[in-house]
Amino acid sequence: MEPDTATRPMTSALSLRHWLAPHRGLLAVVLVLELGARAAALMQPLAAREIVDGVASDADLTGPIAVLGGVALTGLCLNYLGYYQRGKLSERFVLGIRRAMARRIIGAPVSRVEAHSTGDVLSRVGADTTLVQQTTVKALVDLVVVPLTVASGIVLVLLIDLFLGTIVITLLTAATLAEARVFRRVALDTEHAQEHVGAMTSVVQRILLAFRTVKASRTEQAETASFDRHADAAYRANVRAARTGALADTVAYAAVDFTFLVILAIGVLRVSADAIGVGDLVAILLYVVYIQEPVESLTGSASRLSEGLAALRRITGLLRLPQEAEALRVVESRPRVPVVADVPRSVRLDAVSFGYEDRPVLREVSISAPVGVTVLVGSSGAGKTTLLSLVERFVEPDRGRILLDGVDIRDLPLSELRARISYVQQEAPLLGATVREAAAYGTTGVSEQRLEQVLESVGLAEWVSGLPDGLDTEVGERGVGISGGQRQRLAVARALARDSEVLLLDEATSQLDPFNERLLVKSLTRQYRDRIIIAVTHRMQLAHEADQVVMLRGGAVHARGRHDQLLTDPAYRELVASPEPTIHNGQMR
Ligand SMILES: Nc1ncnc2c1ncn2[C@@H]1O[C@H](COP(=O)(O)OP(=O)(O)OP(=O)(O)O)[C@@H](O)[C@H]1O
Repeated sequence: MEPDTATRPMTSALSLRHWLAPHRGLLAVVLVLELGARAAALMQPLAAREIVDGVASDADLTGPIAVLGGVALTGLCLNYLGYYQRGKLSERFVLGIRRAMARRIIGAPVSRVEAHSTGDVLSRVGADTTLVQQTTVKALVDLVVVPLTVASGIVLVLLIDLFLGTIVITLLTAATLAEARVFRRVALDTEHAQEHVGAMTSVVQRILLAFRTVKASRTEQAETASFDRHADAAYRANVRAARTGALADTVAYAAVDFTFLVILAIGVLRVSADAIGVGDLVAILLYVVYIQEPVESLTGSASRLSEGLAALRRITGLLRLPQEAEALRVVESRPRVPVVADVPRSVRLDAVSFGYEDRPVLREVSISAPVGVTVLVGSSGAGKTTLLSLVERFVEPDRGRILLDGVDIRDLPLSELRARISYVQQEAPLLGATVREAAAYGTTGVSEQRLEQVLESVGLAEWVSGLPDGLDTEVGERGVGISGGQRQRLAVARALARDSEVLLLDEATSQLDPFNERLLVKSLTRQYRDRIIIAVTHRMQLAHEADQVVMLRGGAVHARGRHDQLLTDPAYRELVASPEPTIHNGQMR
């Protein structure tokens, strides 16, 4: 996901333009307000000069004092408005990026997203977008406003005294060039630090996912050390960035202090030689101070912009994830292919071959799963989950085709295909805070009665009725505890609530005890007789309930038929005799 190094500067500049484009209007408002505030500030030395000269010539000071007050007040108002609008622009800018990231990640193919570390993705969505929000817009506005302010200030100084003006330009230019040399270094160190923050987040995510295993394996120290390694590296890179930033800041301060003293010394000589008035010298010194703050903020802005662009580059890496529709060459607007009337309903794989990259997994697999229960068995790594992924079009076959009710699934809009299939993934994650949300996830407008019915089908009705708030009880992280088996039943209930033609269950009942697993499958086969159910399992007891058992071996169909028919096959018998052990309540079965 890392962007190509050669295209980095181009990419960030282009993406900055791209993300700012929708907010051009607000950006213009911010620039006008900030330029106005700076212009008001630049008027103040001129008003001060009038006052100083007025004191020397005993003139009436009411007018100049009123002008100075008015200019200062206007500057304050413009500053307030500019600050507020700039904050709003920053938020809108980052909101656009965050929304695009969410869509890009969710729209990406399963295989591409699963290939990346969750921690790294989280860090890009969280920490990197926050960094972009805090740095980029302010820095960008400064980079436009400050040079204009500084240039105007210098022109005004030149108009007051060409000689002193030339000295101010020379000294400030030398200082700015010196600072520019350190900007790049700060950006590189910050980018480096962000990468380590990503890796650190990945470690935390891994620990949280396997918290019990970490404790039970007594790997707390090793995990802490791994976390520390990345945290320390991020610390070192940020400290390096702070050191370089401090150097840039000091150079900026020193340059202005030095300029002030040089102008004061030479200015006094010019006043005594009557080349300029006292009011002129006061105005020029005020300009040196007024230019000082923008020049300093320019230093900060350049390094902040580099930090923001570094974060934007990491974000761009994520935004380059291909989209499922492109990757699978899906045409959503394709007209619906009519189901051939006399073709019996089925999911059919026709000589399907598939491999991850160049590693073959399935070879010439031909299966037909009609209405009823088809159980897929086979040893670990035989390709059972992959087969379900092909039916869902999470991946595409290298060769062969898959037909749903006689229609090639590539001819169906992806959204229609997935609406007709319900899928329970191996981990059966809990999706939603309450039982109701978890069971209704992905289904709109499901009635209370229907929810109760599906919960009954999976044997959860009694459990739910005993919960303090029934269907609205919070479960999981923020609510009542839920066992692995209950979580799986809830996932199956969710799939049933969708009321689709095909039900794909990937070891969706593995955490139930064999008795309850058989009960559940019996209940499903009884109540959902008109559905195509394909269930992957390691529990051979399930095979008894199946209308058809398909045994995969070495990526090919080894045997197919009813359980009792397959018992004549030695490899199948071996599988039945030595199913993979499952642990239940601490006992191996
Ligand atoms: N995303 C992936 N990238 C590369 N290889 C993969 C990927 N997913 C699975 N594989 C490989 O493909 C093969 C088949 O995996 P699959 O998960 O389909 O097997 P399975 O029969 O479901 O195994 P199990 O019973 O252990 O769940 C395995 O060798 C696995 O390592």
